[in-house]
Amino acid sequence: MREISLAAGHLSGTTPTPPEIQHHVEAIDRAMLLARFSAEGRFLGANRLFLDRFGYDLAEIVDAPHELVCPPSRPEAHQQHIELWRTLRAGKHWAGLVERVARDGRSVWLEATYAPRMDEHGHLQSVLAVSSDVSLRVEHERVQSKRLWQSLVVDETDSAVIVTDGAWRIVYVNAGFVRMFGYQLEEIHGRRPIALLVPNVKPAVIEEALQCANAGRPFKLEELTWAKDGQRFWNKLIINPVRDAHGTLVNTVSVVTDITEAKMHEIIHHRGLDAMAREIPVVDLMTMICQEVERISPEVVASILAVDENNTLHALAAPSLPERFSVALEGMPSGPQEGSCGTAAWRHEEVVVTDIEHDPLWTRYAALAASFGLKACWSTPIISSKGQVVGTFAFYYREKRGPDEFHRRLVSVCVNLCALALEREAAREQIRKLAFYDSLTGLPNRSLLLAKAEQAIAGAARDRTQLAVLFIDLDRFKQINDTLGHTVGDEVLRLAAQRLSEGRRGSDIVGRLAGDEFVLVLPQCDARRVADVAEQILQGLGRPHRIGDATHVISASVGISLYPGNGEDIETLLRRADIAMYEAKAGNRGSYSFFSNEMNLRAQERLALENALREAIEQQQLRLHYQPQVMVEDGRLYGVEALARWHHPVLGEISPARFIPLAEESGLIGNLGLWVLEEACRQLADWQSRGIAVPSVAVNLSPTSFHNVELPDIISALLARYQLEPARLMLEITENVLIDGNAATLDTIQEVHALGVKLSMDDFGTGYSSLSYLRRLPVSELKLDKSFVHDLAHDQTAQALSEAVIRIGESLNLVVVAEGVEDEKQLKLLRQQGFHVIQGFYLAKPLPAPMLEGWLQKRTANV
Ligand SMILES: Nc1nc2c(ncn2[C@@H]2O[C@@H]3COP(=O)(O)O[C@H]4[C@@H](O)[C@H](n5cnc6c(=O)[nH]c(N)nc65)O[C@@H]4COP(=O)(O)O[C@H]3[C@H]2O)c(=O)[nH]1
Repeated sequence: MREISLAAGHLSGTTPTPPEIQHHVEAIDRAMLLARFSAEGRFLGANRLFLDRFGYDLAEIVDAPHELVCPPSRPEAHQQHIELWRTLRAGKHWAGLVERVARDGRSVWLEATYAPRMDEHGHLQSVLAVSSDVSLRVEHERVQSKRLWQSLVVDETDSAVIVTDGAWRIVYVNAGFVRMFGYQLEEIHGRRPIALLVPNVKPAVIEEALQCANAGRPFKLEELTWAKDGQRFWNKLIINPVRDAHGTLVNTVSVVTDITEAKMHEIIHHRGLDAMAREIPVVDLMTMICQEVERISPEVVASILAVDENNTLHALAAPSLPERFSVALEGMPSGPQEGSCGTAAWRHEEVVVTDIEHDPLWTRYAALAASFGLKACWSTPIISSKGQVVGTFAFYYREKRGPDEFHRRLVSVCVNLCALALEREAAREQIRKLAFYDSLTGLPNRSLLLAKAEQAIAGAARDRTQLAVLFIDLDRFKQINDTLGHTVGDEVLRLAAQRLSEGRRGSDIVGRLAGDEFVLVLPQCDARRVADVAEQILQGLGRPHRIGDATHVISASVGISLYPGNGEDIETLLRRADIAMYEAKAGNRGSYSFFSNEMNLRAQERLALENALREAIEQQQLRLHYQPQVMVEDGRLYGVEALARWHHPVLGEISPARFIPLAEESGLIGNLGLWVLEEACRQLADWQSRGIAVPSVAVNLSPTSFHNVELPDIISALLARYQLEPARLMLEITENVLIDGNAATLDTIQEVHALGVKLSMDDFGTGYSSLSYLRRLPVSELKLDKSFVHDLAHDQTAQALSEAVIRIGESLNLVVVAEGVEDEKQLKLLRQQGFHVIQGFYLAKPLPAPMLEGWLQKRTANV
């Protein structure tokens, strides 16, 4: 037979085979799979064992390609096949594990050795393959490794796996189960898992699980489960039934996953966030969190405290703590030994006190806690996203103990929510404050002040009581701000706010209206009492206070109006208190005034006049009159002074002594000054063009005009436009330009002077008349005030003063002009004293330009 002869044929040659070798060959033939291939890789024959294993007859296999038994389309097998034949053609043996395929598609694993037979030219003649079938071993190894993977998966997973028999009794648990619940298999073998792990489960749930299992459906359950040591977890159980071919339940495989965190989030966060979205008050939200925590963990008493910016603790929520306990701890400071909460806030970390009675942190509060049966307290700081402690979250216990893992997880979920809620509340509070409180002083702003005052007035109307409104304006605050800077200004305002708030009754309202204006509303207050309060306020503000290196004394003017006498609504009362304040300021600064009807009238007139003046300036209804100034020596015209005139269509002529201060107070003076400058320049240019010899024009500029840093540019443009020499313009200034304290004023004056414009010191002798002022200002002229000239003839002191002024002028090389000269006598005295220039009714009143021209003509003709 061809297959039998295979081995013998292969091994037989020309020499006969010795019997012992024949014996070996036969043994190999019985034990091994043998096959022979042509050089082209086609079967030449195979032994019985080979044919049996692969399910072929010899006739089927002979001449078939080697690929007949190779696995189809497997890249690695294909590669191995190519390697095999390349090795054999090279005359080398090939040995290794190969997968082959039987006729029925089964895999046959062979440990094979392919031996090449070469001809005398070294070409491959045939190949003998000797193999042993190792399919069983390979399969075994495969199963083994699969088991290994499976057990790794089952044991290393975080989930617990429980396998029961058909009667729901535990037969297997994985390592995850042991880790999660702490039971070893031996302890619980045969127990029912749900009863073991979920002791409080409702019978209906068990019933449903049974029904599902019998129907072959998985059953899902989310429950609080108990571990061996009493720890709780929220777990998700998925029970998968395993049934036999008849549908009988043979096993259940349950996978248990810890969802504690997710569940806590679900219960607490969802409810908390929902509550926040509904904008429920923070106290209600915190109470809800405490109640939810206590529902989940009935053995704890939860408490949430807020920590304010002064590190003081305030009760927010503690629904199960006795109220007297919370009240007693209200306002507790954070500190190194302030119970669990105060210390946690202080340390920025949790504080566990397992025995309140003996713990030194609780020394001050232990007796109090004991009286309410509280034995232990664990407090966790609630830390904002900016790292500040904004609250504490505490668990009190009625036994000596600390938190367990479940408590920790519960708190870690809660503190995040609390931090979010408290931060949100703080942000809302901040917004509320910004909207209703003055950020500098912390006092109610105008809106809140008015709202509160309206309420107070409604109360006064109901109770038929009086109410007082005090309008307080700090004196010279602008000056403080300008000279000492805004930091000092702010400090003064804060200080004023503090002093105004001192000693106020609970129902009194203190607010900041704007700038340096404060308002006090005093319910149940009559004229006598309000006068006392006004005195107190002025005294309180007047107490010296150090700011930086200097001591400051604040003075204020106070106006008072009374409800219902002076008005029945807050707007009227405020307006009238403002009028009264204005009167106080106009009189003696640092005093108070009650509103009166005359004041009201005056204020209304003033307002009407102010509006009319605004209109007059806008519509250029003002006029300039010019008063000549003449050289004493030879009577030549020295210059003219431009003086503003206002003729009101109804009120008639209004004196500059009235409208100039009004323009100053109402902020109109800037525009008025610019108009006067322009008009004076225009007029001078006009005279110049008509050959009328007016050497110079003097213009009065109030100190406020020098606050305008563009003044030098404006003047320079005017001089250019009207083609005037700068020296023909004289600006009359007063010493107040230096007293007003604006830092930029002096620079502006210097710049104007640098243009070549001249400066005159007006009203000299009436103010400080300080020589140091004179030195600081680049003036070329002094004007002796007319009050001295007026008294010159009959008052020695006036004479001495005018003498002094002329001497000062001489020593500083300044022209000295005497104003208000009304008669010959005065002129004579002034001439004797050496005055250079005189101005006054004696020569001419201030005149409109055409009349001045007439006066000049007449004078020239007379001369
Ligand atoms: N009793 C008396 N008075 C005489 C005599 N000679 C002149 N006067 C008056 O004395 C004032 C001189 O002006 P002033 O001291 O600068 O005092 C001025 C000046 O401070 C201010 N003023 C006038 N026009 C302007 C202006 O355009 N701008 C500014 N800022 N202030 C002005 O108003 C003040 C009053 O101006 P007026 O009423 O025009 O009063 C003028 C003038 O009419 C006299 O012999 N006897």
